[in-house]
Amino acid sequence: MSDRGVLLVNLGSPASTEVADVRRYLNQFLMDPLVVDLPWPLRRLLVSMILLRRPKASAEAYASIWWDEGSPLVVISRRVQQALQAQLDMPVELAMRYGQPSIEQGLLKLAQQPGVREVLFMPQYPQHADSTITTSVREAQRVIAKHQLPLTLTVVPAFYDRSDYLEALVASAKPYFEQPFDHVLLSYHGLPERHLKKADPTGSHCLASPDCCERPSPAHATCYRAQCTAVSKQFAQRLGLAPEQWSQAFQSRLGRDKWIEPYTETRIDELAAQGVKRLLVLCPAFVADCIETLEEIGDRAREQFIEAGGQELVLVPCLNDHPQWVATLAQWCRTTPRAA
Ligand SMILES: C=CC1=C(C)c2cc3[nH]c(cc4nc(cc5[nH]c(cc1n2)c(C)c5CCC(=O)O)C(CCC(=O)O)=C4C)c(C)c3C=C
Ligand SMILES: [Fe+2]
Ligand SMILES: [Fe+2]
Repeated sequence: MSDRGVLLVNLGSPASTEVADVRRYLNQFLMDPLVVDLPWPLRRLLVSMILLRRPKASAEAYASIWWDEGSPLVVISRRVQQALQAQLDMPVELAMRYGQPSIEQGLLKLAQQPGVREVLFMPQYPQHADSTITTSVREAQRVIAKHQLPLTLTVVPAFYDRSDYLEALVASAKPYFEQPFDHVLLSYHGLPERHLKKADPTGSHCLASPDCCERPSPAHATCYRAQCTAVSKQFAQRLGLAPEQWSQAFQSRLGRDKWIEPYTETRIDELAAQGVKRLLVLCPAFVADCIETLEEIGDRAREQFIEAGGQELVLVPCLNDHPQWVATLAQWCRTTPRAA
């Protein structure tokens, strides 16, 4: 038995679709300084304004996609955890950055397991963002320090360029490409442009030119948009898609700031106007289906596309608990070297 335990980490969901639970979840999420990156007084003011209306609208959206067992994101993540546990001779726990099960609960559980001294910390995000991976790692470090846990952390970084991840993505999506289609839209979660610039270690590459993500740079080690672009290109190449058969866009914008473009909403109208009738949409910023895929794309974007003249929008499911993805994660658990 190894001294490794595994913590699978995702973003999290409200405890229920009650407005009060959604408000509590949104407050915890949006008050994270790595998500809304404003000084505390301004962040408090902005988030309080968002919390006037958003919880009710979000609660309705959650209610429309909620499963009997709970939030799709949490239920799917639990299935992946259980499937992984069945393949591994080390304890596997699940944690969410916001809501429950928390990172604190997950680390405390692992620390109680006999012999566990190292945690393989696996944020379930293919692309790097401070609002997803960095905040989760910082929370884990805070919890370890607070409880003085005898655990070291080995973090699995963004895996956008790992061939086994890309192969699993292609394998899970392939059945949806057997029917004829006119276009494939790869729709990623959006990010404020400011976040992209802040994460640029060179301080001068990201967004300095329209084609910055096409030009190699050390900035791409932490550039969310470059990493999305890399996934899109690899996916298209592996499926043999011609350049005019696919495009990339960014969804889920919140607030008035400029987020990375093009926006999915705009792209949906453009594609319908260009005569695209059957559109496949894939959401490779998420490994598990969630409100952003099921409701924003599967319901709202579908309605928008059809109103704009399209005929069918097919939402390609995320990796979820696809056997090839679970096998890939299990292999990473066995082979990732311990952090020095
Ligand atoms: C400033 C706001 C937000 C940033 C920055 C942001 C980045 C970001 N988020 C994900 C993944 C997910 N986000 C999800 C939901 C969600 N995201 C925001 C806002 C920001 N996200 C909000 C307000 C919400 C809640 C839903 C809503 O009210 O619209 C989810 C789904 C959660 C679920 O329960 O299903 C995921 C997953 C990434 C990958 C990312 C940075 C690239
Ligand atoms: Fe988000
Ligand atoms: Fe770039």
